[in-house]
Amino acid sequence: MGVEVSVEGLTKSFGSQNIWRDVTLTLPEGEVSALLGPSGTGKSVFLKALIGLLHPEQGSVIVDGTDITKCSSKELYEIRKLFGVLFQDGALFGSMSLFDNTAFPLREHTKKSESDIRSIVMEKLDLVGLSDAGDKLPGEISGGMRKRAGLARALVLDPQIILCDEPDSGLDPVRTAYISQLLIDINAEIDATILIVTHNINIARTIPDNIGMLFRKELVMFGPREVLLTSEEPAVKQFLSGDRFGPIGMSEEKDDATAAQEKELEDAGIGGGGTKDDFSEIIPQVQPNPGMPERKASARHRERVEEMLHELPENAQQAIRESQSQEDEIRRANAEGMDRQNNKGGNGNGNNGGGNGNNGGVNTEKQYAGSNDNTEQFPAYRAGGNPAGNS
Ligand SMILES: Nc1ncnc2c1ncn2[C@@H]1O[C@H](COP(=O)(O)OP(=O)(O)OP(=O)(O)O)[C@@H](O)[C@H]1O
Repeated sequence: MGVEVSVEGLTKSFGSQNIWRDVTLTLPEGEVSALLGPSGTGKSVFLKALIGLLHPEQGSVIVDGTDITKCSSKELYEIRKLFGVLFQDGALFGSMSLFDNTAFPLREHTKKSESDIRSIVMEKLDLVGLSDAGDKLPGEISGGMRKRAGLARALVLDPQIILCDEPDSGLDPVRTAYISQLLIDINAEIDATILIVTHNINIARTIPDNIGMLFRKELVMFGPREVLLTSEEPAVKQFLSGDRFGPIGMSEEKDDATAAQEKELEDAGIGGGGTKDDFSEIIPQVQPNPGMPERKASARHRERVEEMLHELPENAQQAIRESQSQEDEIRRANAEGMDRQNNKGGNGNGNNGGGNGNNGGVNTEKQYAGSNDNTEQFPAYRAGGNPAGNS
């Protein structure tokens, strides 16, 4: 099972530049969380602080009972084995092939034989659709492929905590849908605690159990995704809709003159762009591919949310109820679809190849419109690490 990560009163500065202060949140064990925030608000810095690559001045980060801000380097080395990290740029070694990059953590941290390493590496490369690219150097492939190779490497040690810094950057919408589905499938399979740093609103709307947002050096909120998506907080609403008008500016603080000018434009009926989507209309959370186990964290998350429900704003409560019933409907429809497929003599391998980017299977009425592009598929994550279709 995944490990809870508990952050309390964390503050980080570089010299006189404070990045964020007093950040407190808990990544619940096995749940998927997302961290949003305008560029430069310190999301990547936060992620690095979680694995002890950067050292906060104040506060604690408790992982598996150890405060990694204060532990010895030997303890930190052990704790890091629990993590799989996908860095923003993939952080691959430029002189090593994708195969060797992916094999690196296994050679560094385990005593596995080369033949075991080979089968694990090939399985993970296959998982991210790169089984034919193992010989390539990072400089010879696209940014999106580097990203996927970074994810393969992050998964080789079967981590209990997976941190992904912008898993979608450099990926087209179809591959973003596949990689999102892959993260949900991995979560269903190994119950790892996952934190995704992203600007991608579709990911934020459909993947995590919890969302937080950093803004003006603080954690504006962190909690069940419906709370942020229905928030009336101006910075949150502006961020979700991508509107130029609002508290978020090109630089972190919008100056008064710019704000006044925008107000005049708004009063004159001129808008600041953005999607104008209604984010309070909740899209059901992506479910594991049919044939995958249920996410154990779903039940735990639901139990936790139930306990705090009465403390949440009315519209968030309503959104939570709605999304719970939609998700139940999807699960039921998926189970019925699998039954029908099995009765027809289908192989039940959980990969229907529909590539719909949402629940990976049966279409339900209120499903988020994904893609039907079938040109490339990441195989569904499978128990025992055996990619679907190869079993
Ligand atoms: N090692 C470092 N030394 C000094 N300053 C740093 C260091 N790492 C990050 N920063 C600064 O911290 C701030 C936050 O950077 P960070 O990359 O965490 O932002 P972010 O929210 O992830 O941005 P983006 O969404 O654009 O990726 C930036 O001003 C950056 O210059």
